[in-house]
Amino acid sequence: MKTLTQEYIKTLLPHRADNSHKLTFGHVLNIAGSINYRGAAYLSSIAALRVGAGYVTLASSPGVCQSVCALTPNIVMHPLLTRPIIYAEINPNIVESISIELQSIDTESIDEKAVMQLSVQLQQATVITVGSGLSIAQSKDQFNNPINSQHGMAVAEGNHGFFFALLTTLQTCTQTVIFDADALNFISHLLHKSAGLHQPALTLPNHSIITPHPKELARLLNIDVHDIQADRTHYAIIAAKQLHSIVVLKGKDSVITDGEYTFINPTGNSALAKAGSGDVLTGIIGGFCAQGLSPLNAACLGVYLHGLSGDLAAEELTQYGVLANDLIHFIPKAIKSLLQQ
Ligand SMILES: NC(=O)C1=CN([C@@H]2O[C@H](COP(=O)(O)OP(=O)(O)OC[C@H]3O[C@@H](n4cnc5c(N)ncnc54)[C@H](O)[C@@H]3O)[C@@H](O)[C@H]2O)[C@@H](O)CC1
Ligand SMILES: Nc1ncnc2c1ncn2[C@@H]1O[C@H](COP(=O)(O)OP(=O)(O)O)[C@@H](O)[C@H]1O
Repeated sequence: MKTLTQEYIKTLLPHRADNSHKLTFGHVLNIAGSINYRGAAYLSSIAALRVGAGYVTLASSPGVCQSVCALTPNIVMHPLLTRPIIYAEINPNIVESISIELQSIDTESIDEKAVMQLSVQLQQATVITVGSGLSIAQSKDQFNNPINSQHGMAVAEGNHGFFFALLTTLQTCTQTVIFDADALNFISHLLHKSAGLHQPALTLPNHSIITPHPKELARLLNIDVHDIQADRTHYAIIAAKQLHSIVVLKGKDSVITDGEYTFINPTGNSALAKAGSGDVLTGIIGGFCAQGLSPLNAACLGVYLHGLSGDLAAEELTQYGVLANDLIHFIPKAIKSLLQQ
């Protein structure tokens, strides 16, 4: 187990070729955001560009794409097909016979068929990031008590159906896939459901990175969050071995491990304990993968630089006043300070 140092981290910064064009620096396909978490889609997408990725496509519901587009012209939008929720309403004015009227609400839930809309993007992308703010239409803890179940899976609610179809498609993909936030909660649900039902064990794509906070890791391993916090390195290594992926266990002194090599990050401070800073981290790691770094190196450089951005932001704005959005502006300053060392 090693603590990351500035000298080591500096060697990981990807080279910027003079004779280059946007795709030299990779294409991030970011599948993120939902009706309540539009900011997560913005933060994760823009952070990837800020660390040097050449091209970022945001795939999300049309409403999320529209909101993000209003905030920045720098991200390419790929609006996905949504599925209205159809419900029946009984008309109480007609008493002789029951009159049922079908109504529909657009919750901006992504249709599972949207995975087909993504097939070209999934092939073209250098790296795929999934899950920042890609919410489900019910609380996470209801995942363990689905209202309906079929073949052991929750019947598609919110983005469930889309997540499942996407995960199935991603199984064969050769690029690095970074799973964050609600993608992790969905994976936890599948892991624990399939264990009880003697279904084939869930596998993640070959080159995966997962970025859980302690509660998300607790859900993945099906243990208490206090156990995780009592031995963070141990549980990060267990998860890396079980899921055959790079694990970034977030929080103070983030742990980065592939199950064999383990690193502890010394940068960052309480300014990062602010909604949305994890979404920024996912974008940063995605942006470095896009530029050709191995998943482990991208995770180490990304976590260190994210913390350093928070340290520089706090020097100017105090640990109280930093917003996740401010981190985006401090990323170039953090890169500059690495280059000057
Ligand atoms: N502006 C936006 O659109 C934002 C969207 N977000 C999205 O919101 C969704 C829900 O994410 P949440 O993380 O809020 O929900 P979760 O329910 O996954 O996590 C919150 C729970 O985790 C625990 N927890 C988190 N960090 C911890 C730590 N370091 N140590 C111990 N316990 C810890 C908290 O106590 C809390 O009980 C995600 O999809 C996320 O991407 C958030 O990132 C906030 C900002
Ligand atoms: N006190 C702290 N010291 C250092 N880093 C922190 C601290 N609090 C939070 N962080 C970092 O901020 C990020 C928070 O991510 P996360 O918990 O997913 O939040 P959100 O979902 O709101 O974006 C992680 O990278 C975590 O390591």
